[in-house]
Amino acid sequence: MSEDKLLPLRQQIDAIDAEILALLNRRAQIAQEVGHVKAENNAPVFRPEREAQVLQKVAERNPGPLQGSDVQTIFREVMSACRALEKRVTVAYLGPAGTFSEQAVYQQFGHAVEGLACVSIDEVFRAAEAGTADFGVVPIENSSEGVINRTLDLLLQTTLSISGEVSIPVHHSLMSKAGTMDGVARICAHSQALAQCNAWLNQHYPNIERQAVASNAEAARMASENATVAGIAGEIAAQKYDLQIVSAHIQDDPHNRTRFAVVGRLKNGASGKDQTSLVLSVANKAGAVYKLLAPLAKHGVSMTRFESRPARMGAWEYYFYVDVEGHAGDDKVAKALAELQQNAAFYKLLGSYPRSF
Ligand SMILES: O=C(O)C(=O)C[C@]1(C(=O)O)C=C[C@@H](O)C=C1
Repeated sequence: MSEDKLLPLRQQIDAIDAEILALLNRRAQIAQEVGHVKAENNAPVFRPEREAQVLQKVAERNPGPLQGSDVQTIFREVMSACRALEKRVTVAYLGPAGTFSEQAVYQQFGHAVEGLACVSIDEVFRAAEAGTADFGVVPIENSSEGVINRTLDLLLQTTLSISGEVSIPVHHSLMSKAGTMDGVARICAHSQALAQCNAWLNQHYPNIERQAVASNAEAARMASENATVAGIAGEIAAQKYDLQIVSAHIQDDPHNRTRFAVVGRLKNGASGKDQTSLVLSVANKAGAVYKLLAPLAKHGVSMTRFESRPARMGAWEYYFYVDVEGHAGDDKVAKALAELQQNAAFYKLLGSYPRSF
């Protein structure tokens, strides 16, 4: 390979980088001005509906050869850095650092945020309610293992609203200090991860004891301190705790994903591509659920999710967690929800937020 051929191309890249840098800083200056206007009006800095629109637009306008999703990743970080000039938002998540929850924080907010690792889902809600954090990110559902009951229960009680959702692929790896299973007597992971890798573990290591621990990152930390322990976690945890991968992608479902909700005190405006989450309940009578949901069909509002959860201690049998397409302020959604509320014994609007893409 001749360096002579590379030199002029690299000079072109240097010149383009200088232009990109100047443009990025011009953008950042305008964001700072936006920040001043917001500060004067006491308006929220993080505006998920606006960020969703920006990301949507860059993907639509993208002429290539860069991939739309890669361009979105770049612009998410650009907005994150611009936003941090206005205010660095603090986001609570289920820690410790290195978990998929932390990854979900970065996917929603970019990296120019202050992460606040919490020991439980309850604490994430508390931090956002008390204002210690501006937002919280909590796991809501896994594609293999189903809903996270504690999150659903806390959504019922909280004063916070959902202002975003993030879905991330969850790929588990088996890791140890030496990168082999020689001398390993125990495999540790969060109970969800053990369940998601159950068939693989039965096939490959049926005789090694399994232990559920508080988080996958905790399992990785234990493995880093004890050569007889192997952990199951994401690859980020292997880097963080200086472990070697024994086997990658060991989850039974190759399409395994976890959906997270972003919760906060913010009530989002409409982005044009939104989803609204509700919790409902009806008296336990024949046809009651059918009647409850009839206003959605009547006003042409699509239901995208319907989840039921026993009410426990309540006066009703079940709570229904329902997602519908559109923003609660959209005309037809507003009409459907008003009628639906009249049919419901319990009604709580959890929030409207941009649909994840
Ligand atoms: O448009 C705004 O409200 C901004 O503050 C600018 C900006 C951006 O960088 O584009 C930054 C933060 C907001 O969450 C949304 C967008």
